[in-house]
Amino acid sequence: MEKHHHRLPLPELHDDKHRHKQSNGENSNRFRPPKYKARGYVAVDNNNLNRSQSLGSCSANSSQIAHAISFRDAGCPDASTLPSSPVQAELSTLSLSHFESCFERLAKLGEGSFGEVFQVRDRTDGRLYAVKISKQLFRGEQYRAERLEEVRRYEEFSGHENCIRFIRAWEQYDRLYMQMELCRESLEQYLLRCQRIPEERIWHILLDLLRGLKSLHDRNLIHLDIKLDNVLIGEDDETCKLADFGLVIDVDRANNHHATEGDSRYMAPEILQGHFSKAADIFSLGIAMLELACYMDLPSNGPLWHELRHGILPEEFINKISLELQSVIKSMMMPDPAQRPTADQLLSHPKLQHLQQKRKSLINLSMLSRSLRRSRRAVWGRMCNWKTAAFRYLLYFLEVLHLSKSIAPSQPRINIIPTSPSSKGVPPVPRVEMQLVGSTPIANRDCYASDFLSGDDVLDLSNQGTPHVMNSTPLNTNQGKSRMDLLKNNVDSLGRFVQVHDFESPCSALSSAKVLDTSSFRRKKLFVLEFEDE
Ligand SMILES: Nc1ncnc2c1ncn2[C@@H]1O[C@H](COP(=O)(O)OP(=O)(O)OP(=O)(O)O)[C@@H](O)[C@H]1O
Ligand SMILES: [Mg+2]
Repeated sequence: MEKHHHRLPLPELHDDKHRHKQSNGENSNRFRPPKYKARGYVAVDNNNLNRSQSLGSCSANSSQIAHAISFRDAGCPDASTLPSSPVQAELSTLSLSHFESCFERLAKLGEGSFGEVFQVRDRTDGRLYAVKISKQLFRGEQYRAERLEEVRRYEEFSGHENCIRFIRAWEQYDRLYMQMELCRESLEQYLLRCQRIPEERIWHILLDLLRGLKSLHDRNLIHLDIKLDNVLIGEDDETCKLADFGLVIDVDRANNHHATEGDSRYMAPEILQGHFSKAADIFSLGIAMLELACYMDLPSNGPLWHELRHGILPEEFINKISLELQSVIKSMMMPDPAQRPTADQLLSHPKLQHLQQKRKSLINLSMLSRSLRRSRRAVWGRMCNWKTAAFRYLLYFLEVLHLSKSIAPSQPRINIIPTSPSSKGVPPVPRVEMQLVGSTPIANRDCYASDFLSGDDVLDLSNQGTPHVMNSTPLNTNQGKSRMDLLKNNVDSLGRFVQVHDFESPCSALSSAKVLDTSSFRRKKLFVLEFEDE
């Protein structure tokens, strides 16, 4: 891909009107501004890293062995040592580069002037990352030092919510490799995809970028390359993050030869005079917001380029946005850098203040709901424990109850009939209950216990087992004789053994046993034999 790093802004011959962005002709009219420190770039075929290019090159540090690059304290060994897993160790024996043995290259995400960025999968943890590989070989110690500065900046701002998260960097074969969090897309890609972005979203993006920029400006650093391409949208599809810290420079060193300008389309006018300041970043962010809110194709040079830097914003574009947003963008694009608001001043704009409040309350709310959810889960867990314990105890109790019941002896049901005064000294006569089983009523007559003993067996008692009868004489005089004869032998008419108590005993006074409740019965009927006094 041809790059135009040495071109100065030139008048455009055919571009005398501001245009909407072209989604097809990506980068077609992009020119890099003049670079004070620019050198020739070597396009790299990253699919086939040519290791021989690095041999005999500039630096003692550049070698075939991968070296971790880190500016963090020695107390943070994570970044200064390269991870090694058995898989990597095995692959490295195949003389693969550290990059190839650690990662599986999945896709190319983008390309800038300094590097190509790939979507990769870590062979160890299987996670996705982005790795930026420098295009140009380290052909001098100073150039290498400049490139490594980007690592220092990434490490410095990695913890900020609105700056890209950096993981580690290493060098091998005179190239710099930087592993970072994988983002969804750049703001440039997002704009080309959506074209019309709701104004509320624009305010949110502005807020994100001002917060990211403030973290740099508070450290007296300037980004110098703020543009839609260098803003990435996080995996949450919401948060905008500043990326590409390749040109970041200390304000105090900004006016000497160390500074390098960024993309001319976003460049503040004073940069042409070699004045670098935080205000230049504010201008770049202002013009990027104009591009984003109005879907406008920014000129890289020519009269329109100058118009935009003289406070002349095209009406047909700017009219599409609210006056409030218009005035913020205009203030950020003031020709005089001294008149531009600082990141702090912009963050105190009522609209942005309101958004920040809203975000804070949303964060509080989500934190509250998260802690509520957590405590609810804990309570529920404890309740489940209680429930289980209670249920277990109930089961034990029931089991114990059941056991104690089955152990207790079953008592025969014998009701003792209270003895009459005349039967004093006579042993108590038990009350006998007999159960008759039969479905045939003994029609129209009373039923006596003798019926069971007479041998007639009206109710077919022969099948009900041996009746247990006490002194039932005389029950029926008509049948008494044969009954008595039988009973004397203790055998009934069917030849069954019958227990017979002695009628002539002192109990003979109770001889008029009568079946109570002699009404006709069906099915089961309980007979209670009661013995009366004479
Ligand atoms: N972490 C990332 N996740 C997803 N895409 C990325 C990531 N980093 C970079 N990219 C993509 O790669 C492109 C080039 O990356 P980057 O801007 O860092 O390279 P560069 O060579 O420094 O660019 P420039 O020309 O702006 O200096 C970005 O515009 C973006 O589209
Ligand atoms: Mg870039």
